Amino acid sequence: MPTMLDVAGLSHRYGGGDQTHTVVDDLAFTVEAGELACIVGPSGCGKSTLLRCVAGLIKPSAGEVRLHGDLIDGVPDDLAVVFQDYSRSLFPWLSVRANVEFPLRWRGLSKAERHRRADEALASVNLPDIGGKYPSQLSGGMQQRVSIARALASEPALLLMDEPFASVDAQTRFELEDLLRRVQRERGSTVLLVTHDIDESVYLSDRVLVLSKSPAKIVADLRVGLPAERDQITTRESAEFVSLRGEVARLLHGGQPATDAEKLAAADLAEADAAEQLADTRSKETL
Ligand SMILES: Nc1ncnc2c1ncn2[C@@H]1O[C@H](COP(=O)(O)OP(=O)(O)OP(=O)(O)O)[C@@H](O)[C@H]1O
Repeated sequence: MPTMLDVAGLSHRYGGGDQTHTVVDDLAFTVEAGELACIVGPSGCGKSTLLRCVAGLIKPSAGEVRLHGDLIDGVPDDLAVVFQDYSRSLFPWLSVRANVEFPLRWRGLSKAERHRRADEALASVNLPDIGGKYPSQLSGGMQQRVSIARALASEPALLLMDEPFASVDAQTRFELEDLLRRVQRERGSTVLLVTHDIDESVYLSDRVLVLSKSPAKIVADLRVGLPAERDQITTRESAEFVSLRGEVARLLHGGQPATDAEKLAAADLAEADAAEQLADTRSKETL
């Protein structure tokens, strides 16, 4: 797969003089085309700052970001961002369809093409019939789906997501995670998603980049070998998921990456635990 995103030597400092505060420190990583990568890190470590540098919303103090080889200097046309706070990302005075079409206005597309793309994006997030409604008439989860549809409608080369499911209830969060995985696979999208939720990072992604406490550095780049078809119950119970989740948690608490022998031992333990739980559930069912 070709490289879609290339981040090299990226550092960012806020303030100046005595007040200088280094938030992101010499980060380097790539994301391949069609990959869904999650960045997970402790609260306040600099995740949003990193994402804003990648989006071209702020200029990094050092280093560079390239999108399909082009240096990012300002927000590129073929990049979309979904933020946590859906209530502030949608325009309340515009209908849902007009919100989704909004970024397409500067693309030189005909009105018919804008309509077609908006309807297709709304259908792909399971909201085919609400184009005429207004954001205030929708639940929080539906509003966030509209934000995702708006990002998809522009067919971005890279979709950035900053804690996109942090403001919805747990059940909606699971639904949105599954929706994101389905849409990402159907469209072959490249996604970089920031979260502080360890389970979410493992469940969603092909790769998890683990950041240290501030100033953020990459402490591990883990490949997630879970099957492409995932579901919220069996995947989260699987030995591999439990082992990866443990590995990310350990790294976030300052541990070193596990050796292969430690990973195997952890997977065996997790598998034994899962088998025990299953046997326990079955014995309760037969009582
Ligand atoms: N515009 C700014 N000016 C000065 N300091 C800032 C600015 N934005 C963020 N910071 C500081 O940079 C640090 C990292 O903030 P950032 O929002 O990037 O972290 P985060 O990992 O996304 O946090 P959280 O997990 O709480 O969302 C924090 O100490 C924050 O106070």
